[in-house]
Amino acid sequence: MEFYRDATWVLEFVEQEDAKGRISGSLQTLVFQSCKRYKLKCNPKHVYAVLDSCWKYKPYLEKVMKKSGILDEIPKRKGKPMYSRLTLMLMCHDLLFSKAKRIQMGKLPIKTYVLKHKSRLHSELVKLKLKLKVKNLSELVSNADSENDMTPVRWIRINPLRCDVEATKLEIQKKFPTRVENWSDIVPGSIYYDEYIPNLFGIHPQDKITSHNLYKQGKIIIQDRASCFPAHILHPDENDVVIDGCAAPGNKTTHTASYMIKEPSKDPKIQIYAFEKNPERAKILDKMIKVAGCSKNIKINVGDFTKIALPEKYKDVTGFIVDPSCSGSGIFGRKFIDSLNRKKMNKDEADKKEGDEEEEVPDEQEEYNKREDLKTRLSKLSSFQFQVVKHAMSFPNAKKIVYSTCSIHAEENERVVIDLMLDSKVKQWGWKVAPRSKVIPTWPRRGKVEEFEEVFREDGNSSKCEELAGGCIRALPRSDGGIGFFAVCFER
Ligand SMILES: C[S@@+](CC[C@H](N)C(=O)[O-])C[C@H]1O[C@@H](n2cnc3c(N)ncnc32)[C@H](O)[C@@H]1O
Repeated sequence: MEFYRDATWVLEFVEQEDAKGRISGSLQTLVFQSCKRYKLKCNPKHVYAVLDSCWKYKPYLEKVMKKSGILDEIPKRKGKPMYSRLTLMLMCHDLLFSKAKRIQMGKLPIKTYVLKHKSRLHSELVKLKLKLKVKNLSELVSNADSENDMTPVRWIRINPLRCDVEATKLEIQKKFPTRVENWSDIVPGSIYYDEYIPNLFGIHPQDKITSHNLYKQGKIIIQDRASCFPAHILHPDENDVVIDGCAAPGNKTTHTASYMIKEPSKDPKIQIYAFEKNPERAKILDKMIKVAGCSKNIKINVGDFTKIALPEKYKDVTGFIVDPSCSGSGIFGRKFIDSLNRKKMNKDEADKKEGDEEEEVPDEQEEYNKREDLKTRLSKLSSFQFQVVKHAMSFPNAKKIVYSTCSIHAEENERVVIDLMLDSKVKQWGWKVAPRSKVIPTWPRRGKVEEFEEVFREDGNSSKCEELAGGCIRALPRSDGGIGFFAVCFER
């Protein structure tokens, strides 16, 4: 029962976030967050596995449960239903959709209650499948939502701050002896040596690397390939001092450190100032830099970077990583949640349309509202992103700033670059977009020229638009081997 009780709390939390109309973060993050918040004893991975499946089947489970009458006959105590709707849903899920097709608990009244409805539930499921013309409901949920929503490659980088790179390469080679020439050829057990980022490797997502000693000892770090671009583009050395303006959980911070710190134990001077507004996330950042072996060279500041990082206090800072909060539209998991949000219908409406095969298609007004909501959200995000980069640009001795997002929306990417390039202060400070030749030139997918053309075409200078777009990097989710990403470098 403990498992169902814990999973019910988490499901309740996920529903609440969903009801707010926007779920920030992936389902996995949400589940792990709430397991922590409620101090649950059950294994979060187990809770996630069940919830991931239950959430996918939720629209169908709700229909089957409603038709079976299981929600109408719940016994009451002092006028209140004795069993929670969500606990019943989790149990119905296990009974109808889990591999074992059984409720994993001892003989308790709630189990007896669900089993009393077993044949009704089954027959309603059969009717629903007939109505939807599928043999199995997995045909409706698998490909479009979940499989497309997983990274095609797990990227791992060697952390030179914790190991001898060549020795670690040999160990990796031992574990993954079959090398493939292209990341798209990766199968379980094989490995791809990345051509853009040094000491970065792609393995199959099914290959469990987190139980390997190399991972446990911080010798290798899991980090998406595109997310490694900013530190590589900035490419600071031991003479630089860097600010990471929005640092937690710290992947880019520790990657940046790996370019700057030669011998961490012998040279404990502060080389990176990491800012993080969220105190909880700052704790994770602290843990990450310790695991990565660079905590002595990084000073964490908890607070708003645009307010507490005063340019006159950081006269020695030469470079910036600016990776602010964004819509996260390029991240897996979130896409899945977004697709559910799109499909989500308000219950009354669903009830009204009961029996209608097209009921999951939102009407035009709803679509319009969603588009307007997204526009407002993107506009807020992009003005915040603009402010953060502009603040970084005000530091007197900064020479290079790498701005990045894991968004696929031009509003948060090229258009932030355009707004900065048009800003009088930014012009006065002398900032320009660095050319393609300095920004991983061999990476084929660059910024969107049409975004720059909308603003700069009137200057009669189409090559300027090509140059600006060429200075930007884009990565598409999945088809470029990982998350959707954007990066640009400003220099002076
Ligand atoms: C996209 S995440 C950064 C990810 C990180 N760069 C990495 O690679 O691991 C953005 C972070 O910026 C933090 N943040 C948002 N606004 C901030 C601000 N004004 N000052 C400092 N940190 C901020 C958020 O709390 C969040 O942790």
